[in-house]
Amino acid sequence: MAGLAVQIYNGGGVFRVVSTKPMPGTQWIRALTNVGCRVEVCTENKTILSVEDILALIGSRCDGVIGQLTEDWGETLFAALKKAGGHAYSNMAVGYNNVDVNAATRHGIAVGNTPGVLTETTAELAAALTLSAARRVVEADDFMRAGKYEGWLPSLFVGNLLKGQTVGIIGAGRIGSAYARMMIEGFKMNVIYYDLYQSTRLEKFVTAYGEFLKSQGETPVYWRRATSPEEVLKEADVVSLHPILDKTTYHLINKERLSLMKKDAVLVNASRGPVIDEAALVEHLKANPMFRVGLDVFEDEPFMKPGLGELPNAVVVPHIASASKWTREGMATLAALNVAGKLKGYPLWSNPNNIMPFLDEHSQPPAACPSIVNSKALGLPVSDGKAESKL
Ligand SMILES: NC(=O)C1=CN([C@@H]2O[C@H](COP(=O)(O)OP(=O)(O)OC[C@H]3O[C@@H](n4cnc5c(N)ncnc54)[C@H](O)[C@@H]3O)[C@@H](O)[C@H]2O)C=CC1
Ligand SMILES: O=C(O)C(=O)CO
Repeated sequence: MAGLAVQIYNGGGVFRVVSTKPMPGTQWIRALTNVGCRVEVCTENKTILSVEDILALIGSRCDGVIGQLTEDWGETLFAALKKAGGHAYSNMAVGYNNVDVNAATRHGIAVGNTPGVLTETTAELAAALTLSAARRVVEADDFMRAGKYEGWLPSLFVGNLLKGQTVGIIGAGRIGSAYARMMIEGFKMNVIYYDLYQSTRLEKFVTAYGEFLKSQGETPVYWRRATSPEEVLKEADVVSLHPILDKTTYHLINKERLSLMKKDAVLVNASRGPVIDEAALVEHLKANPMFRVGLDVFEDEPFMKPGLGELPNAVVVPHIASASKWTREGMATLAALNVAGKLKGYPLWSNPNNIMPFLDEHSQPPAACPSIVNSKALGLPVSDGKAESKL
C-alpha cells in the first residue's frame, strides 16, 4: 500500500510526532517544533483513518501522536506506538470514549485531552440547537426557500416560549453548567439538573442571579438538583445532554425515559450520540409531532438512524458544537502541548480548570502538560506551580 500523504515540519527534529489530521492554526505546530519535534501531518484525503492507516503512520519509530475522536485508539495502536518508542498520545477533543485508556496505561503511554477551551463554544451550539428546535427555525427556513410563504398567519410555525420555563441538564459539568447559565441569563429559565456530583458553582450562580432579579422586581429564577434522570425528564420543558459517554450513560435516554418527557418538550444532544437510543428517538418523534430535538451528535456517526433525516421536528447538524476558530485552534494547541510536554518530561498542569496560560500565542506556555487523563495511573508528577511562573 503506497504510504499515506504527509506534510513534514522541522524535518531534522529529534522527536518524531505524527498528527493524523491537519489541524487549524499554526500555534500547535510551533508548540511542537519549539521543543525539537519533527512533525508529520497526515494530509491524506480520507475523513476517518483506519487502524491500519495509523499503524502505517506510526511506523518503526514514533515518539508521540495527536489523534482524532473518530479513531479507534486501543491495544493495537498503543502497542505499536510503544514498540516504536513512543509514550505520548493526545486526542484533539475533551471526550475520549474512543480511547482505551487502560491499554495506553499498560503500555506506559500518556493520554491527553483538551478540556476547557471548547466549553462555551459547545454550550453556545447547544443553545442554538435549543432555539432552532423550540422555534422551528429550520422548518420555517425550508418553507420560505420553497416559496410557500403567502403572508402572516396567526398560527404559522407556532413554537415554544422559553422565558420562565424549566431547562433540564443531564451532566452538569463544564459544558452543561455553561449551557445552563446561558439559558438562565438569556431566557430567565429555571434549572433542574442531574449529575453524579453536586454542581455547586452553578447552584451559587443561580441563587445569586435569582436574588438580583428579585431586587429588580422581577420573578427570580431557581435551581433544583434532581436525584434521578427521570426527575429531570418529567419536569423540564427543555432537556440538554452533556455527560461523558461511558457505560453509565450509554442509551441513558431510551424509549421508557422518552415517554416520561412532556409531549411538547425539546431535547438537545451535543454530548455523544450513543447517550440516546436513536432508533427509539425516531419512533418517539414520529408519534409526537410536537416533541422536538436538536442533535449535533449521532449514535452511528457519520450516519443517522433510518427516518431521522426526514423528520420536520428534528434539527440535525454534523458534530460542529466545538467549531469556532478560537476553540478549534486552541484544541490543536492543547493537544500538541500535551504531547510536547510529555516528551520533554514536564509535570501535569496543576489547575485543569484554567488552561488559558497555554493559549496565549504571545507568551511561552507553562512547562507543563495541560491535561493527561491517566496521569495518576502513570504516576506523573503534578506541577508545583513553579512551571506556571515561566509565564
Ligand atoms: N459535540 C461536540 O462537539 C462536543 C461534545 N463534547 C462531549 O461533552 C462531554 C462533556 O464535556 P465537559 O462538560 O467538558 O466534561 P465534564 O467532565 O466537565 O462534564 C461531564 C459531566 O458528566 C457527568 N456524568 C458522568 N456520568 C454521568 C451519569 N451517569 N449521569 C449524569 N452525569 C454524569 C460528570 O459528573 C460531569 O459532571 C465530553 O465528554 C464530550 O463527550 C464535548 C465537547 C464538544
Ligand atoms: O471535544 C470533543 O469531545 C468533541 O466532540 C469535539 O468537539
